[in-house]
Amino acid sequence: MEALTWSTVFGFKTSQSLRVSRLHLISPGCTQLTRGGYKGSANFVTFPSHAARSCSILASADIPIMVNDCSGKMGRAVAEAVVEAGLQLVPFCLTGPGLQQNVIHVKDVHIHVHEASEKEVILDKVIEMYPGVIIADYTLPSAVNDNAEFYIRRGIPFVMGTTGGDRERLVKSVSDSGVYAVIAPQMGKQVVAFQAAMEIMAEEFPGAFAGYKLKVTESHQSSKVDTSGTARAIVASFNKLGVSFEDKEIEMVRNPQEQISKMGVPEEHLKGHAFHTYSLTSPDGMVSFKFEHNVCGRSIYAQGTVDAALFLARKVQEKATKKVYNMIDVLRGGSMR
Ligand SMILES: NC(=O)C1=CN([C@@H]2O[C@H](COP(=O)(O)OP(=O)(O)OC[C@H]3O[C@@H](n4cnc5c(N)ncnc54)[C@H](O)[C@@H]3O)[C@@H](O)[C@H]2O)C=CC1
Ligand SMILES: O=C(O)C1=N[C@H](C(=O)O)C[C@H](O)C1
Repeated sequence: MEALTWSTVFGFKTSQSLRVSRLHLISPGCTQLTRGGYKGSANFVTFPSHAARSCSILASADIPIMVNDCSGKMGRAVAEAVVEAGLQLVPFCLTGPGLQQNVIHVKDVHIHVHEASEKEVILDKVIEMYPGVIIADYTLPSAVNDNAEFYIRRGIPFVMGTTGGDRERLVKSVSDSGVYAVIAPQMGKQVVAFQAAMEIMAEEFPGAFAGYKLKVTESHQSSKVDTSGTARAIVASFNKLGVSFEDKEIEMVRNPQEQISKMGVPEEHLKGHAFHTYSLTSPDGMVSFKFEHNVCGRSIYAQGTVDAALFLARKVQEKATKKVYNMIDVLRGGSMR
């Protein structure tokens, strides 16, 4: 077998595919990461669409974003959002077993795809080539803990969008390590706001729904292997509100016919949707509540992931004491478009 050298691993010389786009850090005195388009690589950029909050953004550092796995559905959406935002997409990614394509194209970036078995050599080279890299992980529940612990060993800040795995172990390993991370099962701004509202309600009015009966139904594309991480997070708030309900009671709908007839999923979104319904009924059956959040496509998660990566970059730059964040922190920090 050919020895792995930098150029054979990646199939090209290091100068190739280095994009010009740069991520911009906040200049002193600018309180928010102002959004509205990151296109361009000028040293100072202002954002007219956010005139009230606009500020000069100093192109003082490069913050490359590596997306694992760009060949997965969510990874691809995030990679596209990274490029659309004018940020630097690292042209390498890690994938699971059974590599389909060595190179995939995301807009004008050619991404070299490598199996996770090569992760050590690939990531070391990425760190060398892209100092300050931030990883966005959208892989599989079975990979969550190993991936997080691997990023931690390499000291790389990361956004963990992948759901499932051992969540307690995940948070503990990051907290113990001192590596910066955003961990969240849900990146869509409005859904995160709903999640925050539920947490606030639970905090303010614990037990308010004591005795109520809860039914939770979630529908996702049939390839989704785990129960909705978002539904689990919302259930945790219902528990604090006094509702007795276990995650295993969440009804998962993965059958396309049922998704159309029972959940009302548009046929064209069978391969990418997340419909959630939470129904509450009072003990005497006289009062009922229903909460729904139905998302078609993946763009809100992809945009939220870019927001999370930028938020993380800022925390790293500020050397923030707090290291582990969720998307409610990102939303509260005013960092979501
Ligand atoms: N936080 C959020 O807002 C959202 C989270 N998700 C989560 O993202 C995850 C991925 O979802 P999809 O993209 O739909 O799945 P997918 O099945 O399309 O993609 C997963 C990819 O991960 C790869 N993979 C498996 N093991 C790996 C490893 N050890 N290293 C690198 N790559 C590996 C697979 O080869 C596959 O290409 C799921 O956990 C899903 O729930 C999805 C949407 C939004
Ligand atoms: O797999 C998905 O698609 C999604 N996964 C996340 C979850 O499990 O909550 C977020 C959203 O539901 C889409």
